Amino acid sequence: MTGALGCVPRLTTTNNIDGTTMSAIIDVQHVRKAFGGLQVIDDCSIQVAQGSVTGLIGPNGAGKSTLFNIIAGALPLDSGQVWLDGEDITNRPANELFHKGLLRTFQIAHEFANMTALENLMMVPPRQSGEHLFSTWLKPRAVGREEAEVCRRALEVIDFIGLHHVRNELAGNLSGGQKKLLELGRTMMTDARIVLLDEIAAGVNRTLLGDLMRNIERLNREMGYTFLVIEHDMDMIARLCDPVIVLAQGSVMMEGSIEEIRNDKRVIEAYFGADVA
Ligand SMILES: Nc1ncnc2c1ncn2[C@@H]1O[C@H](COP(=O)(O)OP(=O)(O)OP(=O)(O)O)[C@@H](O)[C@H]1O
Repeated sequence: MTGALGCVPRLTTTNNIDGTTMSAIIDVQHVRKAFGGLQVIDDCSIQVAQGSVTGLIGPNGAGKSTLFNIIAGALPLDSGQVWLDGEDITNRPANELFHKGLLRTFQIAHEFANMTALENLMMVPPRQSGEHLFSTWLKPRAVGREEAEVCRRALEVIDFIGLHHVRNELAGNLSGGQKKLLELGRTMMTDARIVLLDEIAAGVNRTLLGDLMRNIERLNREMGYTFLVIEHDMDMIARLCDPVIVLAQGSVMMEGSIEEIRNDKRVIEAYFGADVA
């Protein structure tokens, strides 16, 4: 039975390199999306294994960001299905997916420029009772406790991402790389299960990029985050991602380890040969 019925959970597994199977936290099935006459996503199916850092690469215009937008609920698809941990999330809105632990970061970090780095983190947790007027009146102590907890967590996160020294700076004054770290930190203020990272390395200097990669590895290993990563920086893909999915003209061209990808003739022609970023 399929998700056409809307409420039937789907059990999907994906093969590990060692031959064992692992459940897919994201399962994209036969997705199609056109803009006008341009078929941007064309019968595309991918699976992201729970606990993996999966790379999504491909030439400019291959459809990577469009696919991200569809998975994250920012763009409706024309046909096909998207599953999150066995639940049909096709065309569900981004805010609903956020509450289910599916988060997306953007190519351009979306900080609140006039708030400090710490306040930016404290803004994130959903459903704080202090945001509701009645809660503030009726349960002021509970609201105070909750705010203190959010502040404690934000301080832990800011330490984790190495921005303690700029915690009271306005976020708008942070460097591009620091803003990316802050964006990553914001995912830690929620109970994220899967994070979609969209070109997080773009414009980040090598030192901060090292920090970013270390943080992604720690979030993956220590906190069980799954990542799906769009990236043009091949060093970052090589260090972090296994497996790597290659998208070309809206469909999956191949999937494998970075070594397999680098040695595949079709990939070299379509990607490295044509449009290396
Ligand atoms: N809202 C839109 N309206 C019309 N065309 C669009 C829209 N969004 C994307 N496209 C087109 O879809 C194609 C795929 O774009 P997309 O941004 O998904 O590619 P990408 O693989 O992420 O590229 P890049 O690596 O350059 O960021 C492009 O030809 C783009 O012009």
